[in-house]
Amino acid sequence: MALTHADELKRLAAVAAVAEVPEDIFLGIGTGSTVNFFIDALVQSGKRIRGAVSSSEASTERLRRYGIPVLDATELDTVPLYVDGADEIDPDFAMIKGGGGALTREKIVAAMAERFVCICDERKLVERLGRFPLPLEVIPMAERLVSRRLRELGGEPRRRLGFVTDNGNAILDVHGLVIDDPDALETALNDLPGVVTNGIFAHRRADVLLLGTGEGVQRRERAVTKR
Ligand SMILES: O=C[C@H](O)[C@H](O)[C@H](O)COP(=O)(O)O
Repeated sequence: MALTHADELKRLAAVAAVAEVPEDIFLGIGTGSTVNFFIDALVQSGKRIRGAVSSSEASTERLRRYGIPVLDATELDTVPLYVDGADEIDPDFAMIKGGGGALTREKIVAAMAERFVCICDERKLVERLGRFPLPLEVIPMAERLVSRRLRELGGEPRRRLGFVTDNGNAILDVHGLVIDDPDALETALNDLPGVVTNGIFAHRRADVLLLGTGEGVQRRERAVTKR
């Protein structure tokens, strides 16, 4: 199947990320189409890793198909590196993630990682987060309560129909939230009873951004260390 322009830029960023991976490590692996390109590129490169900690059943399946050992996150304290995509990333490397519904496990593996490399196509880089509807993983019995609280915060939550997360929960995609302070909103949303995870990644930001553009891959490092 022919790749779209956006796919081609995702693939460029994914291929560039292989150079960031030291040999013989346990590697944290994200989820999504950009990460799929990365897994394929890693295998094609012949670079050897000891194993992966995966953020979704989908990535686990792809890794195992290639014969890469997948460890449970409970088997390790940390991983040296986590590679994942994003739905949006701002100039300070705060992100919205969870378009594929894998946000909870992604946040866990990202938090275990000493270094987070984000791979994206250039459309994902935004001045301010929030055009992409913010995903929240919610325990089903809390859906109504959480929805009400989200409306009070100015958002318009929509249940992702026909979708159940790998953890057996629902996803609310929240439209219209103003995200002036990603750190504060991440904390506030975590505080709502029944919210398992929200898709703002501000407490644990990316450290390196590999951005696929029409002119090639831009590599950027986050200037200031935040949390
Ligand atoms: O839940 C999914 C993840 O957060 C993905 O990293 C994100 O949605 C980006 O996906 P893609 O690489 O397919 O654009």
